[in-house]
Amino acid sequence: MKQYLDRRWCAISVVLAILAGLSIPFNTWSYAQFFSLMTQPRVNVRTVWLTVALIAGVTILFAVIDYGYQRALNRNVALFTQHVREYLLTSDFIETDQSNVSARLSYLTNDLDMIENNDLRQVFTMIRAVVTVVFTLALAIHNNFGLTLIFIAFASVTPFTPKLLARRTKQRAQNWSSRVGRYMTFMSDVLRNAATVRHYAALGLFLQKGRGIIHASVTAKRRRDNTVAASNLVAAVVAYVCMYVPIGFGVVMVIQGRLTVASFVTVQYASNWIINSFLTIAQSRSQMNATQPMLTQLVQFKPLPDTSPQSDWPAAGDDAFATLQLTQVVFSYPDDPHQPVLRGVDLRVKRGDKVLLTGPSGVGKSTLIHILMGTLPPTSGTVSFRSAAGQDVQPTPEMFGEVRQESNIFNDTLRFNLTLGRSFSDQQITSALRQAGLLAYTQEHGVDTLITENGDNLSGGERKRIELARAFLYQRQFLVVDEGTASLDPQTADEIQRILLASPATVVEIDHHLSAALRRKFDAHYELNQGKLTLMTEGNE
Ligand SMILES: Nc1ncnc2c1ncn2[C@@H]1O[C@H](COP(=O)(O)OP(=O)(O)OP(=O)(O)O)[C@@H](O)[C@H]1O
Repeated sequence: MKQYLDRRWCAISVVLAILAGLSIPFNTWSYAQFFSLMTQPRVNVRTVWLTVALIAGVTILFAVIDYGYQRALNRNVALFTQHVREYLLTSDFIETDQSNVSARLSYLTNDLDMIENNDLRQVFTMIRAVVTVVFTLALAIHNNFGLTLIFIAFASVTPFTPKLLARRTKQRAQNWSSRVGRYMTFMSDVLRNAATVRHYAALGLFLQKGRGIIHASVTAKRRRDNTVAASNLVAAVVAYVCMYVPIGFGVVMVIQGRLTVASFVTVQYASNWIINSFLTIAQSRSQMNATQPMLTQLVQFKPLPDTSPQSDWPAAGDDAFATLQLTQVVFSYPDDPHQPVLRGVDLRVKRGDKVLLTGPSGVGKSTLIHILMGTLPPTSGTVSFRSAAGQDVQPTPEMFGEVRQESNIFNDTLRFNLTLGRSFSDQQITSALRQAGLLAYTQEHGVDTLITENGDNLSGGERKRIELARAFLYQRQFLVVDEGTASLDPQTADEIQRILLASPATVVEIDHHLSAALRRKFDAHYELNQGKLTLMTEGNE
């Protein structure tokens, strides 16, 4: 967590938490001063007002410190939030499947919020409470050690009294809730079937039945309320006993001359604060413990490489791959290790090839695509990309462009959707738009037209064309198309397919809906079945 914190603001918050923690000991000491003045035989009025002014002044100063402490804490939380969110944006937190998106969004709101409030803030709350305990306790002990012990012993009983009758209260509440549930079921029956009850002249019978149910729920509520009242009574009796018994000890000590009134007031006042601060520390600790799983999750998100906005991207150059070779690739998912999805797949794809992959649903086509992109490692066998010079080329995400059934469109301008914020010349953009068949659209709307969320103001075909134009602009060497045109009407799907086939990129495509004419335009068509690839046709027209 340290890496998300701002050291300077943390240090400022710690200092201010320590200073703010001194306000209660000072407050306690002030009360003692007033009682001390009252019980002194001869005090002049000027001294009283001077003391009042001094104490009021310091109290205001503490209020200002408290304000500063809150502001510093808010600043700390804001910086932490900024840093964590920036980090998550560039970590594998963003690499999740569609089904997990709402869970991730909920992590960004609820879980991070818990970390901010129940962990980060609590650290400083604890520092402040510890300072309060140490100084208030020292002050109380300095006044009278024995009486301090008596007060603290009694005061510590009070917070636990609600627990005495908690079990009984809970049982009564559960009983009431189950009786209410029974009454609701009964009433819902009556309301839904009122006509039937009337047709069969059964209202009187229902009243008989309902009387018992209503009585049971009303009685259960009465009993619950009585138990709450009894619990409050016990708590009040314990609280009064715990308050007055130590006061009794104090009064006796004052009468016997073993203690001044001022010391008595100090000890009494201080002990309440000590117990309160102990409770604050315990509460903060339990809140911090509850946040532990969210913090553990935060630590598990690993940074993604290459997140610098200035970094270049590998365009198809000399180091571009010339061949992709899969040799005897076997793959099983970890939760089903004895049922390999791929059982020895061999595949060779040359740069610029257009390869079509078909096969029954669930046979492993998408899995194979993940393996060749390097996002899933094969269980055995090899996947190698080689350059024209025969050198190994390490596949990186920047080598690939993906086109799936759902389009990846951003809520920004058309220009941003193509460039993703990187600078390209107008000429490069126009060329990519032309290649993807988007020139007419751009001439009508302009390159800075706003695309709404999920590309809702575009047709399915336009969304696909934008994805393709993006891939062309970035000169992706390898396009992976997984049912990319499945949701389009046949004519639009056909147009998109022709753009893909005409592109210089290597294309590996999964599609079931292609016409025989289009299928023949691919360099190779493989069928995946029972974990093996079979070459169906080779060589395009
Ligand atoms: N993450 C996963 N964990 C475990 N099993 C998986 C996982 N993803 C897919 N599978 C299983 O692996 C098999 C192949 O799935 P895959 O998605 O690769 O098939 P597909 O041929 O692309 O299917 P479709 O044509 O229906 O999209 C299926 O039986 C599927 O249930």
